[in-house]
Amino acid sequence: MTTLELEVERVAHGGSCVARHPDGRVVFVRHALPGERVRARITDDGERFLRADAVEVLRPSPDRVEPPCAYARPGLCGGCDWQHASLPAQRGLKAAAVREQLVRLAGLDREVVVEAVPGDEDGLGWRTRVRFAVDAEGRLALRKHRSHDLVQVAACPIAAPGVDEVGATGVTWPGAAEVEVVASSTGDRTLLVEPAGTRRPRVPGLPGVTSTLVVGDESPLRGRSWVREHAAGRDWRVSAAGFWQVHPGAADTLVAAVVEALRPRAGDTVVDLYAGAGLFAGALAPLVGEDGRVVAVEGDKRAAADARRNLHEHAHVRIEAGSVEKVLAKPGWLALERADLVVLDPPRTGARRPVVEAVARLAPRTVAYVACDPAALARDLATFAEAGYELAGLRAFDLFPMTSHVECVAVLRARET
Ligand SMILES: C[S@@+](CC[C@H](N)C(=O)[O-])C[C@H]1O[C@@H](n2cnc3c(N)ncnc32)[C@H](O)[C@@H]1O
Repeated sequence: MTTLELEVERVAHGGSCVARHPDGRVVFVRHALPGERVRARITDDGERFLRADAVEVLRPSPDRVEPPCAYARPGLCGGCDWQHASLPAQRGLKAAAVREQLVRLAGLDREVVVEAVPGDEDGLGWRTRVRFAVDAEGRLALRKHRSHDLVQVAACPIAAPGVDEVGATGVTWPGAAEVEVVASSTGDRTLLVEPAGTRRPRVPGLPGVTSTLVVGDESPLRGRSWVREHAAGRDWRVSAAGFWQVHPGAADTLVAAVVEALRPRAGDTVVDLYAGAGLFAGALAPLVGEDGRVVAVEGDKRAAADARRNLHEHAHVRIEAGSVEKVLAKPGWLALERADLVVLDPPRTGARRPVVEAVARLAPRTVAYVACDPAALARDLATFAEAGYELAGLRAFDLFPMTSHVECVAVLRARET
């Protein structure tokens, strides 16, 4: 085991801090904080850079705290990056990481503040969906950092109480490769079981579980194939395997930020790209009224069907099932070929140039870009700038406390010519 003493510098994108190897190469150090001196164990010795775990802290940062989870340590669970930092310090680290990406990839230097989700006091107990791997003995486990190796955890402190209540870690799962436990905001408790091979896994009956699905099966083993979530003052039907914001306060927080960013007016045409079960489209539809219209585009067939059901009472909402790239390239998809407002909430990879350019061609007065990867966001903001759209505001939210992840809502406005 090679260890060396390192002076830890700034935070890097992805939950590590940057230090310098005596030979000049960059070392990405986990379990450290900026300003610390640590003894670090090298975990990956590459040509251009190294990775390391801080195994002893020689000069601690004032932001350092005892991790609330016993498994958030070098060599154990890889799920959390910042348990050893106070919550305000975690938010400062995320803000610095977002700012760095904006400078590096979009040439935009601006102060970034990462806001807590209202009501989130300690950053624990928020994860409403937890995906466990299954070890050789059939027990549930979580993965180590950047590894397929597994670590047994009795309980995960960032998991929502409803996940623990199911008791899935207390039983074995023969024939399963993964088990996802979903604890919805309305009390649904759902298990999604991924088979390890061609044989059907043996699924234990657990008290309180409202539905169980084996991935790949046509119909659920028990209960229904969707969960009910509550947000923006109403209920939503969401396919159990479909996308829903993981933090229980996230959907309301993002809806409020998107509405504030877009300031919809009666009669507006709104486009919601990567719409999922229709959360933003549903919140915006009443605000533009029946003289307006909302077109939502979603690539996953089940999610698009959920959106149709969720929004069927709004005659002025249309759901387009298909990839955003293809729908936007289809002539006449949006009868007027222009929109007043666009919200887009792509997956981690971001929207990329063809989608950004197609959005700009719709000539919206405002765009709200919801992003879970600040690097992809910054790259796309640079493309928006080329297409005539300036960053008019940016809010960042701590939707994933204890991890390095952060959600941003960027507001773009057409540059005055
Ligand atoms: C981050 S989620 C956002 C969902 C929704 N806005 C919400 O907050 O509930 C991204 C969504 O984009 C969909 N998606 C991913 N890639 C897509 C693509 N290329 N075209 C259309 N939809 C896509 C996914 O199925 C997922 O529902």
